[in-house]
Order: sequence, then structure tokens, then C-alpha cells
Amino acid sequence: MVAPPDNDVLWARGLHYAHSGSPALAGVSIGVREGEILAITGPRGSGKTTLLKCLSGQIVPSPGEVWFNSAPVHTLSRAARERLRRERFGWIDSEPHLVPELTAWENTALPLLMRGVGHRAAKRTAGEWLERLDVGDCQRKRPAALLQAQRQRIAIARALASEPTVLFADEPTAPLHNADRAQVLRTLTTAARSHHITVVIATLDDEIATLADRTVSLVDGRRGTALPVLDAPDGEGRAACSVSA
Ligand SMILES: Nc1ncnc2c1ncn2[C@@H]1O[C@H](COP(=O)(O)OP(=O)(O)OP(=O)(O)O)[C@@H](O)[C@H]1O
Repeated sequence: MVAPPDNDVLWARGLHYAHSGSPALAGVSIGVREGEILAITGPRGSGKTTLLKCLSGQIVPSPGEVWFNSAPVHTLSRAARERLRRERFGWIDSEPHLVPELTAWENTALPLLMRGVGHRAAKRTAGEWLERLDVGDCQRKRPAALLQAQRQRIAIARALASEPTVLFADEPTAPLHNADRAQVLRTLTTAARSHHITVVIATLDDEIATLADRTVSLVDGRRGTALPVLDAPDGEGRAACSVSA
């Protein structure tokens, strides 16, 4: 095994993965720089979710290597990978998975409380993130009393509140109305930048090209061809690129 470049917080080489014998990734190599917002795009079934799961240690590539902060992830035990995910990674799914018995603020504060943050501080932090995601007035409500779009905003607030080193977001705007998607993506990327959170985001939203630092496309489990560099009017997104399998 050859160690990855020092400036990549995440680095993966030659990732292959098959679901029950059906190939989903066919030799993807990728590096993610510290603080970068990297968008993974591609048509349905191109392997975006599988790539995020490999990079975040949820599944182990075979063959392939994943490194986090210059340490191998793919050789870790299941327990060690779970600890890494709990302590250093965040995950936003395409559907909000909230604890039904807990209120919005309790759901948002849960990862902080599990890390030993005091009740008062956790509640204050959760409240701030819920305000930022425009669901501050839902704090005392349980998921069943909320719209799916509100639940998703709470799930995003929960992921950001624990300030992970790397935040993985798999189609995070899927449950939102079109009108809300760009605003939520903007909030997510702005918050990540201000808190130095590295983001790897799989999305079909075109808006991401103007918000991400780089865009990598997947086609049939391989990296696609180069995309043109985009000049965002406000300079937020810095480029889009992708080359070779
Ligand atoms: N649990 C599974 N069992 C069997 N096949 C799967 C499973 N998960 C994904 N696949 C298959 O692996 C391939 C890649 O799927 P993946 O979900 O990674 O792609 P994706 O780009 O995220 O797609 P989508 O945008 O639809 O979520 C697809 O052909 C998909 O059908």
C-alpha cells in the first residue's frame, strides 16, 4: 500500500464494488482536499451512493483503498469504521431519518449529547442550526407533526451541528420543493465553508455546479469525461472538472 498525498483529507484508489454480484463501481479513484466541497454527479444508477458509502466506511471496496487523514479505512474492523463514522463523519440521506419520539431540537442535539456535550450547550447549538435552516419555529415539534421538507431541514441541521470533519450528503435536497432546493444547498455549503467542514455531496441538482469547488461525474461506475469550468457570478463555486476512469 502506498500512502496518499498529505493534502487530501480523503483519498481513494481503484474502488470496485458489486451489490450481490452486480457491479456498481468499476475502478474509481478520487481525492478530496481539506475544506473542499466536492460534488458527485451522474445519472441514476451511476454509482454515486455506492461511492459515498465506500468513502465513508459504510461498505468496504473490493478491491480498492480508502484513506482518511493518511490512514487506511478499508483495512479497519467494522467497529473501528463505525467509531470513525460516529466521531469524524456526518451523513445526510435523501430522506430524513429522525427519531419519532424526539422533538426537532432533541433530534438535532442527539449527536452532541452522545459526544458528552452538556444539555444546555447542546440545546443552544441545536437551536442555532435549526434557525439557520429556517426551521427554528419547529423546535418543539415531533417529526410526525412536520412536513417532509421540514424534517429534511432538521436532518441537515443535525448533521451540521456536530461539525464533522467530512460531511457526506446523498441527494440531500431530494425531499424538498424545487423552490427550496437552491436555498438549502446554499445554506449547507455556506455553513460548511464557515466551519471548515469538507463536503462530498451526490446530487442531481444543477445548482451545485455554482456552489461546489469541483464536480466529478460518474457514468456506469466510472469517472466521466471532463466538464467545462464554470464561472460562478458570485465566485462561490470555484470550478468543475472530471477526467478519466
Ligand atoms: N442494495 C443494492 N442491491 C443491489 N443493487 C444495488 C443496490 N444498491 C445499488 N445497486 C445498484 O448499483 C448501481 C449503482 O447504484 P447507486 O445507488 O450507487 O447509484 P446512484 O448514482 O446513487 O443512483 P441514484 O441516483 O438512483 O441513487 C445501480 O445499478 C443500482 O441498481
